[in-house]
Amino acid sequence: MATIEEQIEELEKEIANTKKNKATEAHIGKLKAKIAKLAMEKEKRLETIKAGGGSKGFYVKKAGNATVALVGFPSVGKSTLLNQLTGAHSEVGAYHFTTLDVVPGVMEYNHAKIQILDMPGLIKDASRGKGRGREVIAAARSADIILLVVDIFNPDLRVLLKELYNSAIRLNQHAPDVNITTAQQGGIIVKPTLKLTKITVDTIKDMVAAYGHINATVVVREDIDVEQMLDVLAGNRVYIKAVMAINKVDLAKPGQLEAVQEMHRQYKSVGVSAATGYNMDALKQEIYDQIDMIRIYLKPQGQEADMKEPLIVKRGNSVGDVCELIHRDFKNAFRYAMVWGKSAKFPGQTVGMDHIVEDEDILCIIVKRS
Ligand SMILES: Nc1nc2c(ncn2[C@@H]2O[C@H](COP(=O)(O)OP(=O)(O)OP(=O)(O)O)[C@@H](O)[C@H]2O)c(=O)[nH]1
Repeated sequence: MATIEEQIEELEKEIANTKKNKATEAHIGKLKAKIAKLAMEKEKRLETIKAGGGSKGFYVKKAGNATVALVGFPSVGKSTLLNQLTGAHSEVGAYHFTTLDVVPGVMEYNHAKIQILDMPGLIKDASRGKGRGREVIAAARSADIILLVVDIFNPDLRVLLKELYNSAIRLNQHAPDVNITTAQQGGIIVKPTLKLTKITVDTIKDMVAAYGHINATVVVREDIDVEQMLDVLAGNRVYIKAVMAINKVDLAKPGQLEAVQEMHRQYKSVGVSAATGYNMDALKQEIYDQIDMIRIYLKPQGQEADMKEPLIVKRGNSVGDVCELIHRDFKNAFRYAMVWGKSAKFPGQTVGMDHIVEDEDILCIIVKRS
């Protein structure tokens, strides 16, 4: 019996040997669905091994702050850029990343604290676990924004983008609007709610079957293609916004920046010089705009809320996340909080650390006296 790796290799060979055209698209989709299934099994097995024997420790995401991952080839200027973006505020402990060569820093902008992670240069085949690639990718997968850092003299990103894609990271895309519900009987039923132009109902059926489903209803509400159907089946894709920094413009010739921007026109890009600090504010603004931030007004107990300087947090953050942003010890001393605003059932509702805050909430956190 062939190992999972061998089976995957066999299928990949078959795909490589299949001419790609309209007629073979369905067949390739089916093969890819089989690979996705095997990859899922492999991943499960790895996790069992890790959980069982002295796990290497996983990347722990720091709650509260929004996180930006700097991703780019070696020597494009990521470390220099991190220093520019975070300035004097970059002195944060590396202890959250004990298993990683990831350097974190904090960028402060518009009252927001945004964590920036400098990844070691992403290399070819990182998605297959080469080098420290797996860990870098794990960190990138948990980021809110990926900042693609490009050297203006070396703007070809195809290898890197392919690595990200193979690592189940989808940039500037949304999850396809497709729902799979499994059942005990009835076979595979595909129900498109609109005309499909890039994939047929039969291909979807074949792919769902190849992935191992026997009875399932698939509701398709979007004009998806084969790759998107695969994303739905695999289920492990993360959808992350991407922004691009085109670096070293201090050395560029006239027109060069525009040419690189045109080459990468699907991304919002800012030409910068990490060496001189040129255009850092524009880049910070672009990053800020891409993160869905909300304002929280803090009210010290027995006093008026500070309506001038809100705390800026990520949408979806909890009271606990807010505590952590204020001060590391706040969470330990937490007793309860009172909240006014959109997230409160009534003004001054008492809530715990799990309560999710909303834009323009007023929050009063009650801590134990020391
Ligand atoms: N002219 C110019 N040089 C730059 C700029 N940014 C970075 N450099 C230089 O490019 C080289 C690489 O910069 P780093 O910041 O170390 O690059 P990195 O991407 O962190 O590299 P790795 O750590 O290998 O991934 C250094 O010699 C920098 O001084 C820039 O905007 N303009």
